[in-house]
Amino acid sequence: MTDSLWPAPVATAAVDATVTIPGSKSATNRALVLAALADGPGWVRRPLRSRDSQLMADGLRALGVTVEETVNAASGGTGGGEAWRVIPAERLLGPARVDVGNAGTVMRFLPPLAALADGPVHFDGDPRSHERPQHGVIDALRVLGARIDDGGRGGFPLTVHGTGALDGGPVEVDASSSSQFISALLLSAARFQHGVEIRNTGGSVPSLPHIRMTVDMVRKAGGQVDAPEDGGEKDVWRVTPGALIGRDLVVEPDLSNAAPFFAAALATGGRVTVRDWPRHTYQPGDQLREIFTAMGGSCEFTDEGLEFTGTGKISGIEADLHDVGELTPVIAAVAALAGSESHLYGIAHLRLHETDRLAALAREINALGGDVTETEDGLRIRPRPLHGGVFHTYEDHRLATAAAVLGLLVDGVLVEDVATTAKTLPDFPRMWADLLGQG
Ligand SMILES: O=C(O)C1=C[C@@H](OP(=O)(O)O)[C@@H](O)[C@H](O)C1
Ligand SMILES: C=C(OP(=O)(O)O)C(=O)O
Repeated sequence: MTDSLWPAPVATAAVDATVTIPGSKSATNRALVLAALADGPGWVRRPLRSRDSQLMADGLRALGVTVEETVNAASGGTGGGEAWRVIPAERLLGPARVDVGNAGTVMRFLPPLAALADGPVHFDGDPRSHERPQHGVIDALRVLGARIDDGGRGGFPLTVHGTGALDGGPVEVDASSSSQFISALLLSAARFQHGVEIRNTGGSVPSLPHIRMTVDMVRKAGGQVDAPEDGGEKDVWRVTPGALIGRDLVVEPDLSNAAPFFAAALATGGRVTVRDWPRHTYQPGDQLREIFTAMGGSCEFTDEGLEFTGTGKISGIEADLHDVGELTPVIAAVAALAGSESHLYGIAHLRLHETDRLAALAREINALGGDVTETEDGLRIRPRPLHGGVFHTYEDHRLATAAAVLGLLVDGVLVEDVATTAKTLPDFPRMWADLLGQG
């Protein structure tokens, strides 16, 4: 964290811009894991290059995987442009040390690979990684045959004592605090001797679109997966053991990171097009089309991408964000600028994200004169005239982008540590200045 304060630029006119959003964090980090487990080399094209994806690439390298960063990969297949070439290790190997930072995908997706490695793999990360739930991965891997030393903490730091193979089989997981527990096991399970049968024994699993993205990507890599949405048993996922293939994959833009840009169209009565918006996707950010339309905008697909138009009048919203929790900070900022009250619910698990997002959003919006109350599983947001002040970001990229949205209409918003956006969107301050014509 730094003490620096970034004056969020005020919009002096309605925005009118076309933006290119870098690749999806979730897709990039899944693609890297699947490529590392494949039986031959693969390409990850237009990858996100950010702290979270760098941590994933470095973690895989520590286990012996080659991840080559190229800027002109036209020789390897379609796509061209930026790409990562991934060459799986003959055998994943310890001893190794992996820094998980504060990346949920690295924290949850890499320990199963470490269980397949030959030798001990030590994991640690940012102080927040010690607080985020990890039990769903540790307990499950133990049941599936792994030896893990976590000093009784139930989390990081921990060492996975890989033996080169994992039995796999049936396992019960309480995934009510994070969908990433399920995704983590699904991604590696084709390489477990008996595959896996995961049964969620907790309450409703959040972020289901992210699990669907995992299922889709494992299948495209040649894995056989049974999932509840295909008529399977509710809360049960199965993966058959087998080989995965190295693919040539183009990563979609990160639709959740499109949220602040569309929010700018809504708030200023302007127009923003996000290039290359996929017509079909498993990203939760696709639900912005519906959510921001309900808040007063309108959108349409164009030849370039998805165009969002606002009127400058924002309606409050009553929304269950259980499936799309990572959109909450920006939606909360838009709601604070609306003409009527909002209630966001179904998002108790956000208390376990980069920071306690419900507490942080309430505290920081209220510090600018807002009227936000936390409920057991969400936020009630009553719009009030806001004033400038410091907006603390708690090393949470989405708190920083939410603050930038408020700053469009509120003079004097000073965003603490805007560099924290590097977790998934390193170029955010420049992109934001360009959007506002203040670059
Ligand atoms: O698998 C993924 O890529 C993600 C799953 C979600 O996690 P939770 O289920 O913990 O909310 C989401 O919030 C996170 O940003 C990314
Ligand atoms: C919850 C998030 O990240 P993570 O992958 O660290 O869980 C997020 O990006 O909003």
